[in-house]
Amino acid sequence: MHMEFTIKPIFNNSLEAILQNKINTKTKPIGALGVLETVALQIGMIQNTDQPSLNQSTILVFAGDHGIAQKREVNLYPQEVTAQMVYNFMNEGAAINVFCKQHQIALKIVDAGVNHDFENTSGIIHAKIDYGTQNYQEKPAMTTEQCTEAIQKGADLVTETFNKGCNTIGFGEMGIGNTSAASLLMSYFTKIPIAECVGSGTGLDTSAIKIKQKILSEVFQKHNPSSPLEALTTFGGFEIAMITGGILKAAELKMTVIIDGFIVTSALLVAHAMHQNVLDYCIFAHTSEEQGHQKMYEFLDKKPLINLGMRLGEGTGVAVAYPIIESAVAFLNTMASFESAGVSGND
Ligand SMILES: Cc1cc2ncn([C@H]3O[C@H](COP(=O)(O)O)[C@@H](O)[C@H]3O)c2cc1C
Ligand SMILES: O=C(O)c1cccnc1
Repeated sequence: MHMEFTIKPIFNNSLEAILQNKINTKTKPIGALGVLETVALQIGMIQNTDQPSLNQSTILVFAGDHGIAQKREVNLYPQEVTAQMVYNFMNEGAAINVFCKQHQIALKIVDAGVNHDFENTSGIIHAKIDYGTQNYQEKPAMTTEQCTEAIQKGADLVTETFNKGCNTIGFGEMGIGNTSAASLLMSYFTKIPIAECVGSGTGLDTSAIKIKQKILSEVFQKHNPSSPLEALTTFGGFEIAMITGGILKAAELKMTVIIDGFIVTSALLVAHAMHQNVLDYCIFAHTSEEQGHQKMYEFLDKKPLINLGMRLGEGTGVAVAYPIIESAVAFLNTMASFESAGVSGND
């Protein structure tokens, strides 16, 4: 059974007018803060206030392994790197640790389904569904029960974070082979041919990309999922399913959701197919270099904040773009108005 989320569209004409007026009367030409103005308005609308704040901003990084990655035909790095990177996260050595520390973002690491036992390891959230997914070259990646359990666990972890006072959340992932899962989901939801959804991931060269395209085209043809949940069950990873549930719950709780790169956006495509209103709660951090991410944005009709040519995942796009979102909230709350500063307007 697929769990239910109630996600309300954001619609409040009178608050929108108040926020727009507050933005327009700041000491600057109308519209001069560009996208910062859009972000400030959106966060005000999400939080239903003209004085929004970013509280206990958190990035949840979900790690999971992918059955197909064991064969190392679609991924450059071996599957063991997923578990090794989880230890690196816990030792605060990864890129996401550095950027979260820099911007004072809380970071939590979740074992969604890594092919390694972390049972006696502290500092990690244990939510393992299984030791990696099945290889979708042979059968669906998960059972329906595993997929709904993963969605539920992702949702529960967001609820826990919310209950501790967090109102702004980003998602990250670690899972060798997960650009393949993301490409399959992308093709399913956008209807863009699978070959156009496949890219280099961690750095495959042109001939290796051709092999990845061929393999994933065969996988795509083998299965015929008939619902968003079935597509996630068939192609997904446990980390992607948890992120899907996490995004849906965060929107239900009226949190601001910051979307990362290619893989997190593939989880959003699933969430969006289930509940279109989820987009009202999302801010898009960056454009990944992974070929296909740009086309995901075209499909969703959304524009990300930055493009630094990054292609890492882990939630690093969220962490790096975060100060821009802080600037948006800061100008809305603390910048002087024409009236308060005694500056002449254009009337
Ligand atoms: C050392 C290392 C650190 C990473 N951190 C994120 N990823 C990223 O690369 C993986 C997806 O690419 P593919 O589908 O080509 O395997 C994911 O784990 C993603 O988070 C990493 C990859 C590596 C090798
Ligand atoms: O954009 C991403 O999330 C991404 C791209 C390449 C490899 N890993 C992650």
